[in-house]
Amino acid sequence: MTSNAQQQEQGEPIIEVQGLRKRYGSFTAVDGIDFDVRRGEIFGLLGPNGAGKTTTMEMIEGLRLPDEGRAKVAGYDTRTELNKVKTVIGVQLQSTSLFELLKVKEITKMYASFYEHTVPIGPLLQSVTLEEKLNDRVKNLSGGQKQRLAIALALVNDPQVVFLDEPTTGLDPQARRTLWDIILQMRDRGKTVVLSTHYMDEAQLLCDRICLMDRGKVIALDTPRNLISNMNSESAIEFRISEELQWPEARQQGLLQHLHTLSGVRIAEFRKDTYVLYTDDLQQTLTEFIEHCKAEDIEFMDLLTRTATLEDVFIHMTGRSLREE
Ligand SMILES: Nc1ncnc2c1ncn2[C@@H]1O[C@H](COP(=O)(O)OP(=O)(O)OP(=O)(O)O)[C@@H](O)[C@H]1O
Repeated sequence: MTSNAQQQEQGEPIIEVQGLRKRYGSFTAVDGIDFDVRRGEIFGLLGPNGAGKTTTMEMIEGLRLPDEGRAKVAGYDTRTELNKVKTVIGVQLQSTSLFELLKVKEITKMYASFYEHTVPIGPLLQSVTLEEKLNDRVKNLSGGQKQRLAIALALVNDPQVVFLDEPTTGLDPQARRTLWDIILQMRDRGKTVVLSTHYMDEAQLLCDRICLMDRGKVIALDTPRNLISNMNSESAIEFRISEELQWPEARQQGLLQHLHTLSGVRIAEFRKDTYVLYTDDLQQTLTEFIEHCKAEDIEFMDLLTRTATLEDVFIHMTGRSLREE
């Protein structure tokens, strides 16, 4: 094949977003964002519900008109060259909007008929492991199979960039893993994937770079590894205090203040009923913590240590969890 995608270098920007803004009445859903997506990467938009991920994707796809700013895909402006944009992108539909009565083969052929250039249907359905479902009606497919069909339909025109909006929401763990494999294979075949999700494990596992969004703004953009290491505290320690409820607030505050002074500790917080410490020196912090508890006769429980996650990065930056509304 000699498509544009292959002639151009991997790693160069294939999507350029500049100053994109979208308002609904007096509410600003996307608040002047800038970023580039590189050719051949899996690029994640990660943020809680309402962060503006879908609005951002739809402005790039040309489905929603921005109030300000612009987006270009493969050099084509989504406002002025939408027809060209449509030839280079594939958009995963919500699986609920598929035609339920059609057979898998029929719906795929129908979508293919919308385009001049398409890929052969057999290998396409095989790539999303639906080759045995060719003659099944859409309504008889499982949730995961419908999502995979929606992905196949997004790939029917052999696009350079594929947009997946929360592709694994509502799927069971096995179906999510199958879909993750398919998404990784898409990148192996040279596609650029733009993916929105509010699952940090999904973003961490799949994405080459992640754009962390909150309340319509980009709050960080980097590789998952750099996002975490930029916190300067790659390990987290969590514990609870058994007689916590009987503690006067001053004692709780005193402990929190002391935790801040332990070697290596960057952040010390009290969340709900759990103390959370982030440290860049796990061993030293733990040793000093246990010594302190012994000296002060503090009985801790449920102590655990873990590697910091993107969820921790988000909480650190916003004070809120990714899962909160
Ligand atoms: N057509 C609309 N009219 C008014 N408000 C809207 C409209 N579409 C989206 N919004 C609001 O804009 C904000 C961003 O929505 P958007 O769907 O882009 O967020 P999201 O990050 O994709 O969240 P989700 O994961 O819930 O889909 C939300 O507060 C939403 O209620």
